[in-house]
Amino acid sequence: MLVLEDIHKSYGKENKVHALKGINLKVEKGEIFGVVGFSGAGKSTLIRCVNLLERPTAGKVLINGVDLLSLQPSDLRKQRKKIGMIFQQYNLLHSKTIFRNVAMPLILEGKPKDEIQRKVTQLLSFVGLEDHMDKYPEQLSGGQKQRVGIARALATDPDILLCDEATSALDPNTTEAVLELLRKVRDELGITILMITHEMNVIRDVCDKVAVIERGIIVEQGSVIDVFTEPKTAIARSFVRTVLNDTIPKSVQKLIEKSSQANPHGIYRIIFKGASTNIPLLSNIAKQFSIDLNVLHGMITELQGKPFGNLIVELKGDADEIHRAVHYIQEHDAVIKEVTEDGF
Ligand SMILES: Nc1ncnc2c1ncn2[C@@H]1O[C@H](COP(=O)(O)OP(=O)(O)OP(=O)(O)O)[C@@H](O)[C@H]1O
Repeated sequence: MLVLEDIHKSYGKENKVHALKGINLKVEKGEIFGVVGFSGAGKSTLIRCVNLLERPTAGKVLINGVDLLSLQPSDLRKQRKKIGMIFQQYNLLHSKTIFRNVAMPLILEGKPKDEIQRKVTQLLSFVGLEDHMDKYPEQLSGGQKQRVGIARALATDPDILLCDEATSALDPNTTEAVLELLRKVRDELGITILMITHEMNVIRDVCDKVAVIERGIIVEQGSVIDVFTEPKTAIARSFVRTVLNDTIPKSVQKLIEKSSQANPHGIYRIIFKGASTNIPLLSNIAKQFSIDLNVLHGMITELQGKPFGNLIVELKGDADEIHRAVHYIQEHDAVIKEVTEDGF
């Protein structure tokens, strides 16, 4: 388990640039945890503080209960082997073959040749590059280079893998393939992954939990399903909107304004997630309660491989009946709330 406790980091003369202002995070074993934020929010600083590429100005970096900041250099070296890292620009050695790039951490550790041969062959097979081991980085595509980066990061059998904008230089198809490989790293090797990204689609596709960072502060965190379903801050909402565009079109907005003047409690946003996606909730409420139901707008997509729906509906009828229908929906693991003026 990785825990960051009240991490601060300042840069510059007299520590004027306060890049991290008290970060608290807990990443459970075997989970993929994403930190998302705009440029300059402090993401790179945060991930580099985990393996002490940047030394925090204050706070604790606890790995399985051991505070890295309290260790002597030799113990710190041992602990850092348990933390692998991959980078946006891959950071491969261009004059070395793929085999040697992956072997490098083992060569530096002084491992025997036959062990290196066995381990590197196994790692290249794990990332699907066994046929490319004699090539040089420039002969590979971006996605393949990142696979080499992942294989190299796995060479020391880490418990934790840090991913610094690992897919930001890749096209969407290649991104998906690399994210699939990271899922395999989690599922087959049980490795804990902490990733930073400015792309919410990466969070949606691969993360179990997410934290949103703004100006050096974590402003919101939770399970991906919860943050996508009910973002609490404006910045989380704007990130969610980059991948789940639930903005209500102007024509529907006008309809809503007109209708809510006539019937102030009639327009609702219903978000289907989890168990609610398996139940015909709308058809059930239309049958069970004396209300009319009109779907005004909506979209159904996928979140973590499960259906995820976001609908704007008008419920017409007696206020008590509407209240009971709303209650019925809430009881079935869906979120329902009246649409406010900003569309939420
Ligand atoms: N070595 C440094 N010296 C001085 N200031 C720095 C240094 N590294 C980062 N900063 C400052 O710290 C703040 C956070 O930067 P950081 O690179 O961590 O953000 P980021 O979210 O990773 O941004 P990006 O996505 O653009 O890389 C910024 O104000 C940046 O200018």
